Formats: sequence, C-alpha cells, structure tokens
Amino acid sequence: MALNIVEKIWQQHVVNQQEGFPDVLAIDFALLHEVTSAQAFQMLGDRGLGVHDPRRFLATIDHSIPTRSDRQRITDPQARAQIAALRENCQRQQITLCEPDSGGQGIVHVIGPELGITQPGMTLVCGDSHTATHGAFGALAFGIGTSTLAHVMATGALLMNRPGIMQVAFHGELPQGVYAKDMILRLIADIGIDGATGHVIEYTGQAVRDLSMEQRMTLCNMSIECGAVAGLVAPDETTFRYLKGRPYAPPDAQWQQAVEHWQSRASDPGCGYDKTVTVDIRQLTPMISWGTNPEQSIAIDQRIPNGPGSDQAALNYVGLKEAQSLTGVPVDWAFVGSCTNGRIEDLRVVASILNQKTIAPHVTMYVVPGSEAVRQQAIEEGLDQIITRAGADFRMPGCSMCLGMNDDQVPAGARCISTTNRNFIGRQGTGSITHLASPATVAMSAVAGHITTQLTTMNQQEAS
Ligand SMILES: CC(C)[C@H](C(=O)O)[C@@H](O)C(=O)O
Ligand code: SF4
Repeated sequence: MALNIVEKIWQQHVVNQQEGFPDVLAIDFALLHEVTSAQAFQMLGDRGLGVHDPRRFLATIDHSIPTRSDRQRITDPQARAQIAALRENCQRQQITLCEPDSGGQGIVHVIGPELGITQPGMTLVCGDSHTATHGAFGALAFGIGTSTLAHVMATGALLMNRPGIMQVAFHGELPQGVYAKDMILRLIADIGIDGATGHVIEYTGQAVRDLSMEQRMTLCNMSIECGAVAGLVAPDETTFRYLKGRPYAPPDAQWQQAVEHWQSRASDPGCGYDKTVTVDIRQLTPMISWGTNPEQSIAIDQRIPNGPGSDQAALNYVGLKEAQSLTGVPVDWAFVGSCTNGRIEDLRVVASILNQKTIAPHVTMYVVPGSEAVRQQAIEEGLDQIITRAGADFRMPGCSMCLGMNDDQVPAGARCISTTNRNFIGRQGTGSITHLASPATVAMSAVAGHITTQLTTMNQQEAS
C-alpha cells in the first residue's frame, strides 16, 4: 500500500496501539530550553524519576538571554532564575547544555539542525510551539506542553492520537526575489490561522524541492501559525548534503545505510492524504502582514482588505486603515533574526541588500544571528562588517526581539518590520506593532525607512 511520509514514520514509532486510547509513540530526541523545561524537571523530581536516556536530550539557552556583548551579565531576575535552573537540572540529569560562548549556543530550532541532531524519519519533541521547524528534514517534530514534556523525559514516549495528514502542494516556480517566507505567509493568508488544525502538513511540489534547507526550515517553522501540529518536507539530496559531516550525523561508515533508510521515508507515489490544498506561486510577490495575526497578510502590491477580511480592532491597534497600501508606511524598527529567519542564508540576503548602503536615520535595526555558529560564519564571510557599516546592530545569538521576553523590545507605539513568525498584540514588547516579512523585505524597508520591496538606489552614502 502506498504510504505518505507521516504514516511511515508513525508506523515505525508506534509502540502501543489500543482502540479508544491514544497511540504510544517512541520519541527519538527531545530539545529543551530554559522557559518550558523547569516545571517538567520539577515534575520528574517530585516523583523521584530520572530522564530515561540523557543522550536523547539536548538543551540550550535562547529566549531570555540578552543579545548585547556582555550577555552573561543577566539583570532580569526571572531570566537569571530560568537559566540557573536549566544549568542545575541538566547537570543533575546529565543532559548536554549548549552554554553561551561554547560555540554551540543558539535558538533551539537553529542548533538542532546545525548539529545534525534533526534527521529524516525521526520523531522529535520540544516544549516550544515552533518545533515544526525540524520537519524540514523529514522528521516528525511536535511542540508539546510542559507536562507532556515531563512524560517524554521519564518514558521516552508520547501519547497522541494520530493527526490528520494534509498535503500543501505548491504549484509553479518561485519567482526571483520571493522566498519561503512569502510562500508560508501566502498559505496562511489563504487557509487562515486554523486552516490546518489537527493536521500534519506535508509540503510538496517542485518549488519545495528547489528550496535550500534554510528555506525549508522557514516554511516548516510557521506551520503552527495555520494550526498544524507539525509540518514537514520529504528528505532528498539537499537534506543529505546538509547533514553530512555534522556532529550528530551518522559517521562515514554508516552513512550509506542511513541515506537508504532516509530515502525510504519519503511519501510513496500515489499515497493518500486526508486533505490537499494547492497554492499557485507562479505570480507570487513578497508578502507582508498588516494586522495582529499572521493570517492578516497580503501581497505587497495589494491593499489592506476593505469589507470582508477586514478587522477594525486590529487596524486600530496597528494604526492603519482599510484599503490602505502598506508600501510607503514608515517603520521605526527593523528586525532580522529568530528561528524563522535567523540563519546564514537570511543574513547573506540581508548583507547583499545592505552592501554599500545605510539604513534610514530614523530606523533602528537589529540583526541577530540564530546561533553562535551562524554568527561565526557571518563574521568569516564579512557580513557583520557590511551590516554594521550600514548602521545596523549585529548582535549576539538568541530569540531577541522575536518576543518581549528579554531586554530586546520594540517600544510602545513603534512600528517594526520583522522576519519573525508572530505579529500578535504586544509580541515584540507592550504596545509594539509588528509587520511580518522576509529578510529581503525587512532589509529594503530599513534602507528606505518605510515598507517597500524595492531596493532604494539613492541613499545617504551615495548622496554624500
Ligand atoms: C516561550 C515559548 C514557550 C514560546 C513557544 O512555545 O512558542 C515561544 O518560543 C514563542 O515563540 O512564542
Ligand atoms: S525565535 Fe521566536 S519563535 Fe523561535 S523559539 Fe524563540 S521566541 Fe519562539
């Protein structure tokens, strides 16, 4: 029988199945961060339980760590407590913790793939809603709550009813200057914030095959924003090439065998899905959000909806009007980073736009690498120099301005164009206004000082 990738991974990992009860699914790996792990460790401690196999866990510090150069000096008492608790818990349970300045620290969804932990056909969990990012490798990756995390820690298994499986088929080639970020914003705008509820999405189509691993991660990252429980892309040569030689990847002697297994995980021709959605991207232009959830996004050449699709409360919050064009709306802040778009390719795109330019004087721009490895790579390529020369701030790795949980916050009333994944009310700081877009759109807008997808040819540097 022809099976899709999710059915295959599920079948291989189910350890118990009983009518009327959730399936018991073996979990290959769990990633931890400082915000959601403390209570899970506490629950284990309360019952005198240990972590069942510490080699299948890895922890990092990302949400609450400052991104200034002296980031080890943490002034916020809550952040300090979270980080101290993670250190203590990892030490007690013998879990590897990627410490700041070890070379391995970064956002949990950036370092997992970078280290080669995330592999095709595996099951992976993290107490974080953007865990679907790892699906880019053909892994079944779920964001789970804290008590579920405690259960996985103790048993290595997850109780779950098998979700529906939805195919999102991208039709056509991705036009020049349009990115995975635009593809996923288009999908969410089309199907809505609950369009994939209860489903795992498999992204298919030649355009997906043509994406780099970084772009596939961007695509899968936002699956949760249309309600999906996970999102994935079947593994192929691009996946294998990315993984080869990474610290946790299979060594040379086992490589061929691993690749053959991974290849066998891809969906069979003629397999079925519970639901299929097609997105035509032949004419896709850069996308941007206008409201207070990611569904409220439009193509840059469209106007904010007037009538159906409009949302007066959202418009009041963001200070915009029905039927208004977003092009030309002034921005105060520009943010490049996060587990959506804080990888080396994103920084390369940004640097290529900022090269020989300066950002508009009224704009504050943060460029925050997703990990220490991304930062190091960017420095080796001289991207930090280009970014700094343009007047942007090239900072230390972390979640940063993606959510107002650390020192990096957009001030109340300020408008930020951002490469992140959520534009919820107050997401980047109390009273902050967020417009979601690709790194290219963010960089071009920072130079122009207003929302645009055109590279301003004349600016301060050239004029002087
Ligand atoms: C803090 C954490 C629990 C949260 C999540 O689960 O996603 C955060 O990463 C986010 O992006 O909102
Ligand atoms: S970068 Fe943002 S979305 Fe990603 S894990 Fe951190 S806070 Fe969540």
